[in-house]
Amino acid sequence: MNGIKNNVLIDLNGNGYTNGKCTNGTIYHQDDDIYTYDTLNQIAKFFLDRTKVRPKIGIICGSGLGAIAEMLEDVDKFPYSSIPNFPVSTVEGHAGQMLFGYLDNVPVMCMQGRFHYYEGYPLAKCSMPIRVMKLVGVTHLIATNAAGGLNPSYKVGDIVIVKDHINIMGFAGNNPLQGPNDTRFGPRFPPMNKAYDRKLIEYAMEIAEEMGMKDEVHEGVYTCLGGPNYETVAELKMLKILGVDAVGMSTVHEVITARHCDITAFAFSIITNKCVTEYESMEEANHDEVVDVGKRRQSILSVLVCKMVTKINDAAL
Ligand SMILES: O=P(O)(O)O[C@H]1O[C@H](CO)[C@@H](O)[C@H]1O
Ligand code: HPA
Repeated sequence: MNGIKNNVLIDLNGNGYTNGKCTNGTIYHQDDDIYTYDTLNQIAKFFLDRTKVRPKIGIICGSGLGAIAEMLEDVDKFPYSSIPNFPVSTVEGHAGQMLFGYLDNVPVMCMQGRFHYYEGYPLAKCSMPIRVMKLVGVTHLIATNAAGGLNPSYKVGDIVIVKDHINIMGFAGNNPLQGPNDTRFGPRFPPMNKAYDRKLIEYAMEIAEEMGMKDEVHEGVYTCLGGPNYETVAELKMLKILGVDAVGMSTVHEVITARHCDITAFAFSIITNKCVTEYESMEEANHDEVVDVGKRRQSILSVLVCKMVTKINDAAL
């Protein structure tokens, strides 16, 4: 069970949170949404004190893509509710735990579940785990997500390597870097024209070719909307004109936060549904289908992530 009951936020484990306090009485979360350098450092230290794994690569599992985390070996698991000052996952398909372990002998940390704006968290809070990754020692981010396919050539189940994004929420003045800038993370005005590392995109395309999946893998432009509703026909028509290929409700704020603190970013989407751009269509997007398609494709995506981790480790670290 999860959601909100009697004004209390309930996580996937049935724990309630009110006014920053877990109702089981043992775990306390800070009352405000400001994550100072010190608070983030304390969270990083919490992990480093409890695991021997020293990751250079951070992974985020998208909706229905939790199996990526299940490939880790020699794992230390931290449910989000056990981590001081950490938000909790409230969305189906996001288990809500941080894992430290090894993928093909490469040390990684992996979020099995991410935070979305529509859950009620400000963008800076949604992406604060990226800064924790940075303080733990991560240099490379692999973010995965489920997305609607707007590019008409995409099929359900295809993979889109994100080559760029359009920060639509940013157009409306909502950005994870809003507020006072702490230069220990990065500059006030970070560039974003090379947000997605070109070399990592090339690795992913090479891997897709080796795996005989070239026809199912594309390079595309992703956008994040606030959600939680899926888009209207008119909105999708507009996004198409803007050059968007895949539509979701995540990743952009994570990548902006990663680039701000100089983490190299790579992201891919699994197309879980085709965006409905005709009023006559009988199709309607729904989250069960999103999670189902994610689950059906997660084993192949897990192999892709594993191969990416090996390539990044061999080449860059
Ligand atoms: O981006 P992820 O977390 O994979 O999830 C996607 O799937 C959900 C909608 O079905 C939204 O949360 C959207 O962002
Ligand atoms: N729109 C927005 N987010 C999504 C979609 C979609 O069609 N599919 C999965 N996440």
